[in-house]
Amino acid sequence: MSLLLKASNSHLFLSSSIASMATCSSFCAQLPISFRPIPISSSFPTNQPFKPFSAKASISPANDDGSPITVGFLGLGIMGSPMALNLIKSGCDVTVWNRTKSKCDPLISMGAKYKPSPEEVTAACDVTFAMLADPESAMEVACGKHGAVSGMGPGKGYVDVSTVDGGTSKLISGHIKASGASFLEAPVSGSKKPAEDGQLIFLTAGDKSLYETVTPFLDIMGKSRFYLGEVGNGAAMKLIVNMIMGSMMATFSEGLLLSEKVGLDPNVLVEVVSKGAISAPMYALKGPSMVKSLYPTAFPLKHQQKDMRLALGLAESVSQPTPISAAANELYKVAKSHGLSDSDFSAVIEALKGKVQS
Ligand SMILES: NC(=O)C1=CN([C@@H]2O[C@H](COP(=O)(O)OP(=O)(O)OC[C@H]3O[C@@H](n4cnc5c(N)ncnc54)[C@H](OP(=O)(O)O)[C@@H]3O)[C@@H](O)[C@H]2O)C=CC1
Ligand SMILES: O=CCCC(=O)O
Repeated sequence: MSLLLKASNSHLFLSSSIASMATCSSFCAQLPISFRPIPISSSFPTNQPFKPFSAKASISPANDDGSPITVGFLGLGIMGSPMALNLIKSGCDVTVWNRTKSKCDPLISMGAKYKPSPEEVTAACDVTFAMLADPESAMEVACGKHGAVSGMGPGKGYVDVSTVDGGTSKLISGHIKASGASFLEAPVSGSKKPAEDGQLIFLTAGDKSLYETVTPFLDIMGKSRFYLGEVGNGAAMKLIVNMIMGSMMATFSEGLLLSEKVGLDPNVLVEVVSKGAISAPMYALKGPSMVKSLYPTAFPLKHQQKDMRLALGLAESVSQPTPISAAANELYKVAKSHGLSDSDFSAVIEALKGKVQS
């Protein structure tokens, strides 16, 4: 299953950004002229209304024989649904499965095919992406009864984009590769909105040839990608990023509450922070709703606590002290115990208040 990119007029979309064109251009510059995607013509009206779920590349990834690479997608939660939808909107041949079948319906109505088990998805598709909650569900869907492994075989690829620990990823990789198929871990940085906008960051590791094969799909769903070598490195990078993020959110929460207690307007604190060296998009994005005690879920708090727990396990495995993250993890555990698991992770601020709201 090597990759050919075919210019496809029927799948010609406006690119969402110059940056995504640049990514596509550098990849496609290596291709024979006849297979290069058609560049966006300057004759397109520049005031064309822009749709967030835009396909970014006018390409249709294909097998050696010219047939399209068929794509499976397992797990249609907050992240999986918009990621799969972007593939569908780009003209990819997508087959979906989700434990709760009703979440497949909107994608089926957009043109996705459906199979009733992970096994049947992987049997039907050349490459299959999995976006599952945690290590347990990633293992279950890959290696359980009628799991993905049962439908895998030589020439196929499995790309696990869930956030799990390196040990789980290596276990899944071992089972997939024993079937003769290839494996790539590719957890993502970026939340619900970047998933909708095709702006995720992929942290990949595993079979390099599979990485190269799925590059066009990663570029539809994301804005950048890193290839980090052996399986486990992508998982470790993702956990470290989220460990930092979880600690940042915890101390930001302390700052918001402290500012209010000493008579300052926390909204002004958000603005001050946004102007200086510690500015981060996360603070500007989440701060105003945190001040109003609103936590619309983009990244569920239960997943942030899972990532803190897994990151602390990683640190433990190499005897790296992480006292700040360990303290932050305790706060997420308190927030969970107050029934905030399914709220956005910014609800961790509630764990610092005398009276918890849910
Ligand atoms: N939300 C975010 O901002 C981000 C999340 N992530 C990571 O991506 C992954 C998915 O996150 P997100 O989409 O937010 O999570 P959701 O909780 O919205 O979705 C979880 C998915 O896992 C499925 N699932 C859970 N348990 C099982 C099981 N035992 N068997 C089969 N399927 C199961 C759910 O199926 P069902 O619908 O049936 O419940 C659902 O499809 C997580 O690892 C998370 O840490 C990474 C980056 C950002
Ligand atoms: O794993 C979730 C990451 C959320 C984000 O990067 O904004």
